[in-house]
Amino acid sequence: MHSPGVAQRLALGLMDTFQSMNEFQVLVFCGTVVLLAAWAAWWYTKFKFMPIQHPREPNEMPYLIPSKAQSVQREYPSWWSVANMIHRNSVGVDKSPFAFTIFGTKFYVISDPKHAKEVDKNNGTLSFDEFIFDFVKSTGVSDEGMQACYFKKLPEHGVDFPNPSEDPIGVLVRHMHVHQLHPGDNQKNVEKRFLHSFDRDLQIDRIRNSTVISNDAVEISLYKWCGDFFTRAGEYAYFGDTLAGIDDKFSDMFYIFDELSWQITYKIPGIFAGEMKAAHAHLCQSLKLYFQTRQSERGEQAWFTNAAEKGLRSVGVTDEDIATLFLTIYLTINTNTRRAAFWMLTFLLYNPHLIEAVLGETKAAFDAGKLIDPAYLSNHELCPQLESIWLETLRATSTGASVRCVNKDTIIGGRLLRQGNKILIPSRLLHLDGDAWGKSTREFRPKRFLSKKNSARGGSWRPFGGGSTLCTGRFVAEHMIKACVTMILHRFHLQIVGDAALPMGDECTPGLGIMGITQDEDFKVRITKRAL
Ligand code: HEM
Repeated sequence: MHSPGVAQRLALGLMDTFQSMNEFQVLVFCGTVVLLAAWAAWWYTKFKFMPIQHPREPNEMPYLIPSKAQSVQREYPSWWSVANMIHRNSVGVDKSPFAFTIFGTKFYVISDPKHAKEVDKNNGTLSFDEFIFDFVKSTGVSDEGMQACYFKKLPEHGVDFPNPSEDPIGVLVRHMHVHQLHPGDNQKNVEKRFLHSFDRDLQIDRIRNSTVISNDAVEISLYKWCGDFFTRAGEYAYFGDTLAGIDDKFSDMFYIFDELSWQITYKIPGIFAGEMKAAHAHLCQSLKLYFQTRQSERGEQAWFTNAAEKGLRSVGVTDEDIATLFLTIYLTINTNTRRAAFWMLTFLLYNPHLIEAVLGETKAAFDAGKLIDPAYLSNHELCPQLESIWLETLRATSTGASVRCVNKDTIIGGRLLRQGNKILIPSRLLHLDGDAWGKSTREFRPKRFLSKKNSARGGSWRPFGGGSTLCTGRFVAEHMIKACVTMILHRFHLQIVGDAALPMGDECTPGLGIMGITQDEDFKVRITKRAL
């Protein structure tokens, strides 16, 4: 006689267990077995069988729970986490579009720059408007305001701005902003106003919320300082001094709001988003007072602010809704610049030899700490180090993404993307791709751009998005960030307080472009006036 095999022993064990169970326990046991079998059948069909049946569709990243009912929020996935989990910095991996489903919505992820270009060019079957509409609504614009902004056609000559397609005012405001930032006199005017504000605020005795060390030195958190002077510059450029006159805490409240504004995107219920909601309400109230101030009593403001307000009023949008809409615009102008300036200064502080290089090559643009030739800084031939530091800073710290809705079945990267799903192009996937950037893609190495100048122009560098939603403020951003960083270097000596390590970026909190830092990564700098 031979001893029983594994299967036999398992069966005997099971029979023993069954015999010792009461009726209820048997019921629970059988129920669990049926559920597990059903789950295994679902999982196998979805992730093994379906891909064989539909080979043209992108492979789906397996997930565990087969429910479409987990709609805590429906539209946006935690793609930050997903992108970081699967980021492809190894060389030569397959970059076909792939899919994942989160909270019942299927997203196709694009990680090949060639495929990103296909998406950018497609304005026929892919669209973005749904996302803007959804975001604006989440900020609290009333139903009447949404109707007036996005569903009411505006006659061609309804406002003092070309509108041949009779677009609603919400769409036209976007075009007006493009017009304001388009290279030329309008853009130069905005930049002049930014520079005026930097010139005013970048003085030792005007560094707000700092600890005074002596007449010539203060200490402050670098992250908060960049947030302060850059936000105030953006505010001055668009609203003049009037908004700060109405509410001198506006930029401070904006900082609180901006750090938490991802809660709007994620539709976090009000009871868990109290601080963000309170800051939002405060800012909207101050903006409302601004728009209730008569035009003649406001100081100089940007052309766009005036034109957009007039357009919105012409279709009956209320003061409350104008204020709420302008807070989103204020966010777009200010959220990324303050962070990019912080990162650029941080990388310079942790690589002091680069400070010397930048000071040397930008000397001719300054006279006794005053920026006399801003255009000089953007001349790549004259300032190659500055250019490479700028490009590498954005590569290393960008966590934005372009998003599109698939309105009709569409082929991208040879794969069939189905109508009703969404597309994501996370810049982080492209920026950490070893095929494009070589080794150590997580490290700050501006030399990449010195030795391979064209990298920035290839599709693998995408901090400003692309296609129809390409950032319209990208030139202003480049010029102004280079200007304030070099102005700081020419005016001050910066020293890290203590032995703080290079801060880690916050890759998990969703953002609109450049990553922030978590609170415990913040560090202080001592700022001392340079002898001129
Ligand atoms: C380093 C600074 C900046 C970064 C990294 C940045 C990044 C971005 C990104 C990723 C988008 C979305 C692109 C997409 O969906 O494909 C965007 C859109 C936009 N940005 Fe920027 N941005 C910056 C600075 C600015 C500035 C200074 C302004 C204005 C003065 C501005 C105005 C806009 C506008 C108006 C849009 C919306 C474009 C549209 O859909 O009509 N940005 N930006």
